[in-house]
Amino acid sequence: MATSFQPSIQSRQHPLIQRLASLIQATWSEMLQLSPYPAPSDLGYIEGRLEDEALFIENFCYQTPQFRKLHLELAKVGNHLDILHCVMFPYPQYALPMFGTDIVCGRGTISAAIVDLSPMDPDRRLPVGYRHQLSTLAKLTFQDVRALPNWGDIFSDYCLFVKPAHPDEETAFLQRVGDYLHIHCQQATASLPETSAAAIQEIEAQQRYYCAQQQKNDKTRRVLEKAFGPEWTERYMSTMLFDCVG
Ligand SMILES: C=CC1=C(C)C(=O)N/C1=C\C1=NC(=C\c2[nH]c(/C=C3\NC(=O)C(CC)=C3C)c(C)c2CCC(=O)O)/C(CCC(=O)O)=C1C
Repeated sequence: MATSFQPSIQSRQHPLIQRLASLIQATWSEMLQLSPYPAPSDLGYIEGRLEDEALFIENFCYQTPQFRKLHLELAKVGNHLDILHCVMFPYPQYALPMFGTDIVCGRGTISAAIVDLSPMDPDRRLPVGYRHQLSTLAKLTFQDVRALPNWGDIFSDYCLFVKPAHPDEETAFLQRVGDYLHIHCQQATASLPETSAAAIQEIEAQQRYYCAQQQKNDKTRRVLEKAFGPEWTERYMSTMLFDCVG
C-alpha cells in the first residue's frame, strides 16, 4: 500500500485528475487526523495487461477517528484511459454521508466527472447541517449534464455528474468537489458517534446498499475484467473499491 502522496501515476494523468488528487490529499491532510490503513499489501500498486496495453493502479488508503477508510485510487490504461476514484467510508457509528467522486478521461477528454455526498439516512436525505451549508453554494451551470444510470438511486439531489465542455468547466467541477470535501470534513470532525444499536445497524444497512449499487457499475467492472479477469475483479470491487462493513 502506498503510504505517501507521491503517486508515480499522477504525473502522467490528465491535468484535472492531477489537480483533484492534489486537492483531495491537501484537504485530508489539513482537516483530518490521518493514520495508515491496513489494506491487503498486494493491492497497493497493481499492474495488469488490458488486451495489449498495461493497466496501472495505485491505491492510497488512510483512516481517521470518523472514517474507517479513505480511499484515493489513480488508474491508467495504456496511454488512453486515465481514472481518479475516491470514496470516504464513515464508521457506521457516525451518521455521515458517503463522499464519492470519479473522473474518467479517454484519449485526453474527460467523459465523466461525478461527485456526490450520498445520504445514509433511510429517507435518503442529507443531515440538515449538510443541506444548510450546501444551499449556500453558488449554482453552477454546465453545458453537458449527464443522466445517472439506474443503479445511481444512491446519489443525492446535490450530485454533480457532467462531461466538462472546456477548461473553465473542469475548474468549476474541481472547485465544487473541494466545496463538498471541505463541508464533509468540517461536519465529520464536528460529529459525535451514535450510541443506539438500532441507528448504527440502519447506517450499516445503508452503507451496504451503497456498496451493492456501486458494484453494479458494469463500466468499471468491464475495464477491470479485461485486465485482471472476472474473479480478481469481483474480489477487487468487493474488498477494495466498495467493501461494505460486515
Ligand atoms: C461517486 C460516484 C462513483 C464512484 C465512487 C465510482 O467508482 N464510480 C462512480 C460513478 C460513475 N462512474 C461511471 C462511469 C465509468 N467508470 C469507469 C471506470 C472506472 N471508474 C472507477 O472508479 C474505476 C476504478 C479505478 C474504473 C475502472 C468508466 C470506464 C466509466 C465510463 C465513463 C463514461 O461513461 O464516460 C458512471 C457512469 C455510468 C453509466 O453511465 O452507466 C458513474 C455514475
